[in-house]
Amino acid sequence: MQRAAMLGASTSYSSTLGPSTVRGCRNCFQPARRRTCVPPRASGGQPNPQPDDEPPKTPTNALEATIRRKQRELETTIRELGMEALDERLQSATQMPANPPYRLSTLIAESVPQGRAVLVFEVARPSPETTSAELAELAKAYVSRGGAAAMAVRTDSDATPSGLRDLFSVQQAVPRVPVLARDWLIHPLQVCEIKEAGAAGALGIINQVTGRGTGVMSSFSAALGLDAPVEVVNAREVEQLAKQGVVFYAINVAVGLSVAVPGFANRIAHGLLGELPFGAISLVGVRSLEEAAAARRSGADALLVKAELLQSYGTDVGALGNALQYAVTLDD
Ligand SMILES: O=C(O)c1ccccc1NCC(=O)[C@H](O)[C@H](O)COP(=O)(O)O
Repeated sequence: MQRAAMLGASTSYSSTLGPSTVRGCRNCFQPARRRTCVPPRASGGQPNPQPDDEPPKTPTNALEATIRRKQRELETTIRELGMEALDERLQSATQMPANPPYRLSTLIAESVPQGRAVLVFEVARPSPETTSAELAELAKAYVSRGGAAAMAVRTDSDATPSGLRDLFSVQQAVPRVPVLARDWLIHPLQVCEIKEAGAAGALGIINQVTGRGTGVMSSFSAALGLDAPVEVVNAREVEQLAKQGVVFYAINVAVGLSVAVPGFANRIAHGLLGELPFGAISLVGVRSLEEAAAARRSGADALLVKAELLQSYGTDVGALGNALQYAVTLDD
């Protein structure tokens, strides 16, 4: 069966998987001739065009540097695996989709009619010495005392030396809670690995990074049974993705905002939430109680409570939970 047909994807999936994948586009692994991706955004959230036939330039910002690093890591993995084994792995993953008993999208569907937002806590290592087991204990406290309904665990090598083991430990510690991986997702193999580690979903498909490959990444994640919101930065992206059937959107208010005007990030999130198509669901990242309250007032269905907000409460998880509940409860 053709993979594109199997995935129901609008972009040919084989172009992402073809033999020249590793030598192709630096941004998305597609062969250069058939490149459809938008290069990583520069500061300000704008794509940063760079023809394929030019030698790599020094990355201009942190995001570009991260994406280049992820590409190098993936190149190594794919080279070791071989194209045939890669193809087989991707195919078998779609034949055995995950069926997590607890899903973020289900929680959202249940909570929205009751006027509640789903709180997704980012479980991050407070220090580089933190172990997977300690992270699992933190996750338990976030659920029992902090009011977390779902979790996101960073799996990028820059954030943890344990990678997917952190995700697995957290998932085992809170088995009735959807646990999502948070990473930079540029290739379907990463989605496979996340699924195999027991995740209920994945955060990190960023339309400014994957460009026209976004539809494939989104539909492939859905085919594997994972909730994987697509991060968007403007109304045009929403319009294009909606046409491709994307229904779950992520908004990171920290992206490309060099303007230090109070409330500016909140207004961006508010505007974008207003652009989402009817029936779509949303997850907005928040770094403060004020951002959480504003996102909720703007209609966010779920909030990614980021590590910086969680860690600002130290070990007082109960106080954090109360403050968050107060912030996201809408007055009639
Ligand atoms: O980071 C968010 O606010 C966010 C919100 C909702 C879904 C996904 C989100 N992040 C996923 C990403 O991959 C981020 O864009 C990326 O890690 C950059 O995050 P940051 O460095 O915190 O701006």
